[in-house]
Amino acid sequence: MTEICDTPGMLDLDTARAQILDHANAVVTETVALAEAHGRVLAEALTAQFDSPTFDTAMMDGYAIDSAALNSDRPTTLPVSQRLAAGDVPTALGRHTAARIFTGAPLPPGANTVVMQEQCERHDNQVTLPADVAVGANILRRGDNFHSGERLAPAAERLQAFHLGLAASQGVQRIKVYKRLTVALINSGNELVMPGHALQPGQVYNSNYFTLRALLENCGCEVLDVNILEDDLGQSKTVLQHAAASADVVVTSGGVSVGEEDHIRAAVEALGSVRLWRVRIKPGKPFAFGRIGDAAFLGLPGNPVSCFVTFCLLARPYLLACQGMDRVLPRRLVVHADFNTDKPDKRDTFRSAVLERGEELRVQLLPKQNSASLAPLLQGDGLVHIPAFLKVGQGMTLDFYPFNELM
Ligand SMILES: Nc1nc2c(c(=O)[nH]1)N[C@H]1C(S)=C(S)[C@@H](COP(=O)(O)OP(=O)(O)OC[C@H]3O[C@@H](n4cnc5c(N)ncnc54)[C@H](O)[C@@H]3O)O[C@H]1N2
Ligand code: MOO
Repeated sequence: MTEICDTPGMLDLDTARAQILDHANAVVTETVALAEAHGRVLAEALTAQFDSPTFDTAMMDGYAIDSAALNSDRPTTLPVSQRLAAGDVPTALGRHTAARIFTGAPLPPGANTVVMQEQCERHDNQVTLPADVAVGANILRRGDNFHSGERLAPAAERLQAFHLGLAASQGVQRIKVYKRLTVALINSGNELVMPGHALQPGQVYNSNYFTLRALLENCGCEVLDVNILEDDLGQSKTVLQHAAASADVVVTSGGVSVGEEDHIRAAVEALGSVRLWRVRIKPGKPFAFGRIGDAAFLGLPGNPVSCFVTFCLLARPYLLACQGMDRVLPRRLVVHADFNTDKPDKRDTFRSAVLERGEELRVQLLPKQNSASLAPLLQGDGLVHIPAFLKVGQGMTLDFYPFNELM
């Protein structure tokens, strides 16, 4: 008897992902307030409008001086001729005087050095400065950070806290970003109930809803709930059609395998097309990708770990690419196995593992892993990739994807 993973035409992960990404395009942009832009993807490069800093700036609290006024072999006492706090406008430094200055204040013309107050002695209106002062110390010169016209961030980058701060430091108030994707999230299965209801025999809680909602939000999507779908072809068609009309992408979990109660694929075929079904990975084999009307369709397996893994490896890169990002694949670490496997698998396998940082990076597999239990994910640092047909031995080199690269 032929197992599904022996089926000719079942794609490997890289091929499946490349095919899916071929269908991803982000075109719609909008301009939003900077304060609303966290997590959005830049639609055009961020370019400096002016030099940073815009003026020579004191980097320490102390005294601004012209180093030529100091004795080279013994301390020098100078009168204090002005006081400059951040926000003040300086006047030219009087010859053979010092200016009291605070961090962030503009340097007075004529000064070339700031001496930290810890190295100075103040008596009334005079200050005694040491002999060994490094000329130019404790000053950030105009343009030292970057110059007007320099590129600060390329387009297609996701805006993080530091992008926002940098943009604001250049006076940016509104910023051009790609539109967020709206995603209709549907969980399929007669056995599913939402937390808050008592479980009847045979029922399970709809955990995928919460996992997927969080994962979708993490990659910047706006989630429209459609909720639980019964295992029924007619209802599946109605709900999927409605979902596709109201969202850019329809994400489902469950009902994509081969059983008679798995109606999602048949419903998508009836309403649009399934472009890809089944990927040679474990867990997550029955993943499906297609279209319903103008909406993309991502069909994830129902088993909670299969659902998580296929989201991270297949759905997420597509959703990020559709929102304008160009680096959408998770970065990997090359690690050494601190475990053995009993026998090779026909599928590329992804398992939760603990990263051990010693002289070399090693990973240890967590016990009791299957497609249904999320518990080992909680204890792991990421997913280790065990290539198909490989029996792993101690010390073998493998790829490891930290969770922060996957979600
Ligand atoms: N004869 C075969 N049977 C199965 C195959 C196969 O190739 N031949 N593939 C297996 C694999 S691999 C997977 S993965 C599962 C996936 O099947 P479905 O995507 O159709 O998922 P369901 O059958 O609906 O559910 C599977 C499992 O997951 C639980 N589940 C579903 N949705 C949720 C949810 N929202 N929250 C929590 N748990 C959920 C469900 O109760 C089932 O236990 O198919 C294998 N079968
Ligand atoms: O691919 Mo299924 O996800 O092995 O259990």
